[in-house]
Amino acid sequence: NSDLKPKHTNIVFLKTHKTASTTVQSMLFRFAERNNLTVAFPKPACGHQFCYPNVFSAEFVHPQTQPPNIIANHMRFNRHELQNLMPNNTKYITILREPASMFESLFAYYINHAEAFRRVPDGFMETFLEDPLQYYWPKEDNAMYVHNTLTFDLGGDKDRPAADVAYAQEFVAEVERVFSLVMISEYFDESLVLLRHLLSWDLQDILYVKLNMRKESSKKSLSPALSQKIRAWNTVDAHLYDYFNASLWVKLSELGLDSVAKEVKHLRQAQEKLIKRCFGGQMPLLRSASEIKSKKLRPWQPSENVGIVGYDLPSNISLETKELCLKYIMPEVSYTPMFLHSHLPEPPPLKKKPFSSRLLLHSA
Ligand SMILES: Nc1ncnc2c1ncn2[C@@H]1O[C@H](COP(=O)(O)OS(=O)(=O)O)[C@@H](OP(=O)(O)O)[C@H]1O
Repeated sequence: NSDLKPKHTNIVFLKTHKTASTTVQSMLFRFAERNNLTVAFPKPACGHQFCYPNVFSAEFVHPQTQPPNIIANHMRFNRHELQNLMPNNTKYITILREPASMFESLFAYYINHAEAFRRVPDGFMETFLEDPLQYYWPKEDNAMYVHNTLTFDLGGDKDRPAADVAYAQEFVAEVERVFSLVMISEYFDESLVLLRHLLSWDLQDILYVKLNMRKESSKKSLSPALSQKIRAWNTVDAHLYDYFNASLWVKLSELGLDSVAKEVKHLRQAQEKLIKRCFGGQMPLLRSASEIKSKKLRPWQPSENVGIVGYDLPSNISLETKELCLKYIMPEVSYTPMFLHSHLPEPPPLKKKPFSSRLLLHSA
């Protein structure tokens, strides 16, 4: 905590899709647990996202998780509702990813869930990109995973025509007014340095283990021409990314690139130490879900064709180390319900009924 200011604890993290947001979310959950903070979780009817793709409403928040300090599950952003829900000094943070690699990840992940992708006869992203409008219907289920997903998550209009540059510029300006930090997943560690300074956090607070990765064989390399087609299809996202990538580097320069590089180096050293401690002295092997022994460490698999990899812990580490490390590698689908449960009151202990009343119940 370099400048000795108190750590900032009230945070909205807009968890965008396929941007390394699960890794950030895990970091926020661990910070909240260590500091006894309340995290707003979705009510059960919403699943682990806040009734996404509906626009966020405070009604989607589990009543036992209010008033919150932190909110970090997927949602479609709604500034007014969040401002009413969260404390006045809340900092707003989000993360963006380069649109071409993000779209490649979305296509692989949602190939069986988004109708637009399912309609592609040969299942190739290249075919989809030859004529996206042949397959895409803006109003159908899961259309938000197909077109300008970042813009949609941020509450914007995913279907604005590419020629409407004024809209993209206004939208960028609105995002900049609300968010104190827009992280960039290609510069994840540099973004964390900015986050640490913004929130007056320690190096320990920004430690992480990468989550929710696909196995190498599920990834496709993109030619420059294909990347260009993806950007042309997702123009508002491309506009957002270009603007906030540039603004990230302005912020990093203000901090001093040499001191940022030093902090990144320290972060990576601390991370290596953590990983060695958790995985018995060795760097961890990435495992497919079926190879992971512990059920709660298996990441969610969207389909057979795309492998999301995770980690297992060795059996020969101490209980204390195991408890620490579990929190770093637990996938969202396990961490969310476990943490939510810790916010809920203990159910009253079951009273043993006297023998006679049990008999009466039985005969009724
Ligand atoms: N630290 C860090 N830096 C850079 N990239 C990272 C990091 N952590 C995760 N990832 C990559 O982010 C992708 C998963 O994103 P999300 O966790 O946001 O996905 S989800 O929408 O919550 O399912 C997923 O991308 P793909 O592997 O291309 O699918 C992860 O590999």
